[in-house]
Amino acid sequence: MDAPKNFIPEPFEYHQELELSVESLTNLGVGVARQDGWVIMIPFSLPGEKIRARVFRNRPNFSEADLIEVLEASPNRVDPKCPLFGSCGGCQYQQLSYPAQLEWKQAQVRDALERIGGIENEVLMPIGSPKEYGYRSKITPHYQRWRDDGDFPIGFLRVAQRQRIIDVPQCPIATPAINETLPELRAQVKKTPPKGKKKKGATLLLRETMEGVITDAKALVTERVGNRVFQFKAGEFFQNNPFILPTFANYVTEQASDGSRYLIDAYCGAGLFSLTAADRFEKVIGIEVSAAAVTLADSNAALNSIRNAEFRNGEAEAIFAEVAEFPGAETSVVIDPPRRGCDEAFLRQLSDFAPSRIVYVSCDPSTQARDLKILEESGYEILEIQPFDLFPQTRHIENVVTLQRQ
Ligand SMILES: C[S@@+](CC[C@H](N)C(=O)[O-])C[C@H]1O[C@@H](n2cnc3c(N)ncnc32)[C@H](O)[C@@H]1O
Repeated sequence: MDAPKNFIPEPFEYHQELELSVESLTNLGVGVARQDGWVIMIPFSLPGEKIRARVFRNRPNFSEADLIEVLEASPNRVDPKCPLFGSCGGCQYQQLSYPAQLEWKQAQVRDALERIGGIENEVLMPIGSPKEYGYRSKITPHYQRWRDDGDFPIGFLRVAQRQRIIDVPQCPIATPAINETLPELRAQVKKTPPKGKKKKGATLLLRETMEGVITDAKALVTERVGNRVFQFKAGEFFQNNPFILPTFANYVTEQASDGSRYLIDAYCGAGLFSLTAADRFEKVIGIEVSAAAVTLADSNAALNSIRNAEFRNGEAEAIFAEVAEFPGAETSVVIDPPRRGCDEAFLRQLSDFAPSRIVYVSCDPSTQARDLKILEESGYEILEIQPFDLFPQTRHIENVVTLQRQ
């Protein structure tokens, strides 16, 4: 086969076949092998395996190859449950046994913290999800272009071809109730596109809640977490593995409870951590940039008869001007920012405020590592690093780091 026009011919020829020993797994779930020191990335191969692979791209400092044959399989290799595994971009780890997934996620968190933040503290074994499949309470399949004949894919992005959608009739990591509703919703959308969503495509929503499986992103829905109930908009952020959520929220509460009288919950969403932890503190203040989420956090406090929690609408850093009554030394701060991590202004003001404890919850250990380095330099010491596997079968990991002011 002819090489694509932009193919770099060094160090391998196009479609050259190689026999390789896979050494490790990147945080994108890709197997890594070396030949004469040169790195080759092979998706779907596992550490410890001998494989045959075919090169499809040489990059300036590594090559990429397709897995052709597993010559000696890893003892951790298992059969993926989803027939679309390998084509659908949603899951990266279905071919790896669950205990091995947890071990690799631990190694990846350790690597990100060390490489980016220079952090060498012990990383605990991730706490696993009680359900390895059927756990996701929210999925958002999409389509790119609606057609009269109904012949178009509705699903997720394909592996490697990020712009193409693969048709997903069932998603085994989603809850059984979502999988029951999915065929109906797909049939309905194929018959009639959502208003104005014919040409440009659309993202659909299925969220399992106490009200059942909801497909209207604007609907107000309810979810129970431990002994609390939360209402939020079906389409907005709320952690979507309800099976591990009580353990996760309780862990954050325990870590924040160092005897401090006050709690600040920055990036608080609909109040998950504030309201779970409220019993442990005299007063709790949450801050959140989405006005709609703040309104819900207020009503969630009322719904749970919690009277010592208040919520403010604004950028996280604005909170420090408003908590004059909280002495830093008697305050714990929980932070749970989006993937990009915290702004520098926030981190600067956080360390000036000097809370006694910080519990940093993150869905991206790389940006977290960058921020932790800044916190360490401003006088904080890491007490514990505990990842939680909210997303089995995928490359994602949630990491909780507890810091104490020295
Ligand atoms: C990962 S979510 C965490 C929500 C909540 N802690 C929970 O677990 O449900 C991040 C939240 O940060 C909010 N956010 C993003 N940028 C922000 C900023 N600069 N200041 C305050 N909140 C922000 C988002 O609206 C979102 O609700």
